[in-house]
Formats: sequence, structure tokens, C-alpha cells
Amino acid sequence: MDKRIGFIGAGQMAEALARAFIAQGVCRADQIFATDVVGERKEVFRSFNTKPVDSNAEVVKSADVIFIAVKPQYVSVVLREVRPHLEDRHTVVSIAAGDAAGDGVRLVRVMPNTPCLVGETAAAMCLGGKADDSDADLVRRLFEAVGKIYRVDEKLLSAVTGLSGSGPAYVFVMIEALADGGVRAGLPRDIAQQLAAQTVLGSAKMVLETGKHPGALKDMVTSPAGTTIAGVHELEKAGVRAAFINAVYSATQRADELAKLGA
Ligand SMILES: NC(=O)C1=CN([C@@H]2O[C@H](COP(=O)(O)OP(=O)(O)OC[C@H]3O[C@@H](n4cnc5c(N)ncnc54)[C@H](OP(=O)(O)O)[C@@H]3O)[C@@H](O)[C@H]2O)C=CC1
Ligand SMILES: O=C(O)[C@@H]1CCC=N1
Repeated sequence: MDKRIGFIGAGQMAEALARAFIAQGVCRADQIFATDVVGERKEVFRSFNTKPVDSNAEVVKSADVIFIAVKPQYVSVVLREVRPHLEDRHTVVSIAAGDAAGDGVRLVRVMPNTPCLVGETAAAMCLGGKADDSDADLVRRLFEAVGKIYRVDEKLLSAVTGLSGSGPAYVFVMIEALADGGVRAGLPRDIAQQLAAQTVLGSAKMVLETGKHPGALKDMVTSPAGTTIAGVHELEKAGVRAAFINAVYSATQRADELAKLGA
């Protein structure tokens, strides 16, 4: 792709996306420009050969696609600051877990997640401001290079944040805990962690590739009076389903709160 990509805010998610775009051949490192109020973050970006610049305005001048990757409460400040420098050639992508009033700006809101680093992001987007289908196509091409992207109504973006934006953290907690269980049962830590992660990967692939209901796939594993139902019974006693539902719902509510802070 011949687009130059800019990041305002060079934190964790910006770094994950920048590294992913380079790894997947979306652009070269020297086509990525980034700035941050924290000097160390610019040095991190310099370390993988992207171009740190000194101001948000300079990012806008240097790039065609501008990612706003600051915390939600700073998005409106950043947009106000860069708006005078924006031209019609610019597509602005806000990845913040919060609203961005994009009047007069080609603004696309995207909620990505960190597995973009391995080409497996689960992202969703909606159009704001004066963004049109050409902006949607551009953003779709960027994100399809690093995983999957779905279009949703703007009012659902907080729910996306609660599920897939924050979701990698829930899965990492789960993998760590499964590995702990293996260690508790006598497995060496490294093997336990590999087995736990590969089990999550394989199970996710089965859901996506067979299209079967996860309950039906669970039933395939669960022999009568066997080991699995003993384990599943423990999960149900601990309220694991409610815990996951509550985690997604609580994170969604927090995304709504953060959206109000940024407005
Ligand atoms: N981390 C994740 O997995 C995901 C994050 N997001 C969203 O991405 C955004 C960034 O998150 P994350 O990368 O985790 O956060 P980070 O805190 O790691 O990165 C944000 C960076 O932007 C800097 N910053 C703040 N204000 C400005 C400014 N005016 N100009 C330039 N830089 C600025 C911050 O500095 P300082 O710390 O001093 O404020 C910080 O270094 C958030 O809105 C979040 O909702 C979305 C999906 C997933
Ligand atoms: O924790 C957060 O607020 C951000 C948004 C989604 C993932 N990380």
C-alpha cells in the first residue's frame, strides 16, 4: 500500500499496530511516523526504524492515515489540535475506547486488539464525521492485513471494546490459570503453558472453521462420567459463565464512561 501512516500517541496499541503493519507488508518502517508526549515512547518507535516526529501537526503533515492512539479522555483535545492541519487526503482513525466528534473530518472509529501482532486481530469499525466508503475500504484493507475487521453501528463499539478490545487480557488470564492447573497437577511450567495456549488456539480454530455451536463442540469432548464433565462441573460451580459475561459487560460500561470523559 502506498499510504504513509501516522500515530498520535505511540503507546502499547500504536506499537502493536505499527509492528503488525510492517510485518504484514502493509508499509515499510520508514513510511510510519509517530509522536508521543512521552519521549521514551518515541525512542521505542525509533528502535524499529519508524520515524518519530516532534509534534502532532508534523504527524499530520507527514502521513495520509492518521491514527489517534491516545487515551479516550485526550481524543477531543488531539482532534482540536490537528483539525487545522487536516486536508481532504487524510483519513483519521480513532482507536480510542471512547467517542470522537469528527465533524468535518474523514474519521473512522476502529476498536482493534493486540493480536494484530500475530496477524489475528479482531477489530470492528464504524464511520464518523465525513468519512465515506473510500475511507471504509482503506481501513478495511489495513486491518484485513493484520486480522479480521467487521463493520458495526457506532452504538455497539463499546460492546466491541468490552468483548474483543479487552478480550485478549481475559484469554491471557485464562491461559495462565490453565497452565497453573497443569503445574498443580505436576506438569513442568513450560509444557503446561504450551499445552494451555495450543488448546485455546485449536479450540478457537474449531469454532471458526466448523461453524458449530461451542456447546456442541464441548459435548464432543465430554464423555459420560469422564474427566471433562468433572472439570466442567467445577467451572460451573465457580460461576465461570457469569464471570465472563460480567467481565464483558463491565468493560463495556467502562468504555461508555470513558466516552463521556472524552466528549
Ligand atoms: N492497549 C490495547 O490493547 C488497546 C487500546 N485501545 C485504545 O488505544 C488507545 C491507547 O491505548 P494504549 O496504547 O493502551 O495506551 P498508552 O497509554 O500505552 O498510549 C497512549 C500514549 O499517548 C500519549 N499521549 C497522551 N496525550 C497525548 C497527546 N496529546 N499527544 C501525543 N501523545 C499523547 C500517552 O502519554 P501519557 O501516558 O503521558 O498520557 C501515552 O504514551 C486508548 O484510547 C485505548 O482505549 C484500543 C484497543 C486495544
Ligand atoms: O483497557 C483499555 O482501556 C483498552 C481498551 C481496550 C483494550 N485496552
